[in-house]
Amino acid sequence: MVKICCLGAGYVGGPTMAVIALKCPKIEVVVVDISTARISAWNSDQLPIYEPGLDEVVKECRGRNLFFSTDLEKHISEADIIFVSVNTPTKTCGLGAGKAADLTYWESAARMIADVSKSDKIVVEKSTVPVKTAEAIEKILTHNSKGINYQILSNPEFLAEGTAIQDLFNPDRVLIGGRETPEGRNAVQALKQVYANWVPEDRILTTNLWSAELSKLAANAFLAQRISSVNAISALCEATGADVAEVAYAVGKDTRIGPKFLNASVGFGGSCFQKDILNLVYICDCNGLPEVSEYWKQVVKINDYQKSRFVNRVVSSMFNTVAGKKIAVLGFAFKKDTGDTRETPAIDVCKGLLGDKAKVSIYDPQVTEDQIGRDLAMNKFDWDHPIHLQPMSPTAANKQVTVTWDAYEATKEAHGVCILTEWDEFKKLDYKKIYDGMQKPAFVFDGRNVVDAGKLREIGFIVYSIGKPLDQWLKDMPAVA
Ligand SMILES: NC(=O)c1ccc[n+]([C@@H]2O[C@H](COP(=O)([O-])OP(=O)(O)OC[C@H]3O[C@@H](n4cnc5c(N)ncnc54)[C@H](O)[C@@H]3O)[C@@H](O)[C@H]2O)c1
Ligand SMILES: O=c1ccn([C@@H]2O[C@H](COP(=O)(O)OP(=O)(O)O[C@H]3O[C@H](CO)[C@@H](O)[C@H](O)[C@H]3O)[C@@H](O)[C@H]2O)c(=O)[nH]1
Repeated sequence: MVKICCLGAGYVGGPTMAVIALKCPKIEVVVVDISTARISAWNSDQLPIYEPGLDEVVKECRGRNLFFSTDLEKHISEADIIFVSVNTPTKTCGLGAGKAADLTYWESAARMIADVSKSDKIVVEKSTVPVKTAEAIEKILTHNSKGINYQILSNPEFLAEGTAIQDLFNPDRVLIGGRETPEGRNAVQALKQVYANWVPEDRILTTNLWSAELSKLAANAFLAQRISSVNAISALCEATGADVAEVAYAVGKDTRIGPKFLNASVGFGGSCFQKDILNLVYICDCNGLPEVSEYWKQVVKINDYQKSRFVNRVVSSMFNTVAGKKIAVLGFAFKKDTGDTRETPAIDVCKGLLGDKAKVSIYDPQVTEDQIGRDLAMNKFDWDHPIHLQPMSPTAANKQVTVTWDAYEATKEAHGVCILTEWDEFKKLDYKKIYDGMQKPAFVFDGRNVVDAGKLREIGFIVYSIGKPLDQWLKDMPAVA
């Protein structure tokens, strides 16, 4: 029986391996992690991550051919194929700080593989890594090889959170990069056979190692670039009276452009886009390509601009001050259907409002008070380290912030409501009830264009929707930083 071991039981390692186990009953899959708490959670009824459909898949396979363990040495040494799906955060100090990928966890995983392996291994890069990482990993493994043959493959993951299981069941493509040698080609075939259990052959692409590594960074850069493009246009829409939804629809109807990923928003978040673009920027710099680097940097700059533009709009429309005013924040996760808050725009928006001395009351159906407290206290990029290695943040006790489990409680006596995640339930709230409980004038700032602004205006709200024609009130109160 083929045995797979995956290092890293996170948002990628957990769901990816669960689906491999489900689709390949003849393969034994063991997911290992240095975090005991994470592994205990994977072995419990309360999985460490929320992802629609994940519970069912794990329940079906766990104990059959899917296992979660902290015994890294045993399972690495027994495995034929080792996936590495550990954190690759942005460096916070030293060379390349603020841009380059920190490969500490990757390197320690590779050293562990070199130390404990007794037989030939295929080592698969699942983490998103800088192009040419496979070469570095090869060096670590072969310098300690004890006669063992290692084949490194790049098999980047393209799943999106909130739809991870769907994406894994039915991927647009699976990408496998390997060395162009007979051994390299055999390794590519071995991994291809695993995916061929459920992915049609024409969707399994094989390339050289560097193309596979770079394709992952390029795909995320292209996706994020679309969002920054539509967000840049949203600012112009507000200035001119155009409606960004109409513009995006008209633009997306061009089959060369396509309709997806053109929703204007308060900004993109998530653990990947910013990190991977900064990583790309650094690689361009290192390769003497400042113009290319500058081009991609602009995608992140527009995203930061969009978040601060939103905060400025909130403050300016409330007579240029929110000091002492209660502002309700609906949604803290970086997108709907996930409890993940990594790089969520809500962090920057809340920090902006708190900077102007607002009292912020937050409701998100999936995010805990503890998590929000940590997010608002943490330094940039610290979130992307294994949880037990994150620097201890000051306690969440920020008197200006309250977290509730009820949207009506969060909005009670508030001056304004900011919608920062597109949870479906926000469309169905009783806005008349919310309006009646709020201070007047009552404002709604819709950072995701989820509410029916016309209906809310009929109730009496002053409404701001990203990229939509402005209420007279907002026109009279321009947001100037
Ligand atoms: N989250 C996503 O949607 C997504 C999608 C595609 C690719 N990626 C990439 O996949 C990688 C992992 O992302 P994630 O979201 O799963 O991160 P995560 O933080 O959820 O999980 C990483 C796990 O690796 C563990 N770990 C760290 N060092 C280890 C080691 N030496 N041995 C064993 N375990 C170790 C950590 O404890 C943690 O549980 C990153 O490179 C990320 O960029 C993420
Ligand atoms: O039209 C859009 C689409 C998305 N977003 C925002 O963009 C962010 C990222 O969304 P999404 O890409 O759906 O989620 P991720 O889980 O971050 O997935 C991205 O990052 C992963 C990690 O690398 C990749 O594997 C996926 O292919 C890629 O979509 C979120 O804040 C969304 O709200 C918008 O603002 N407008």
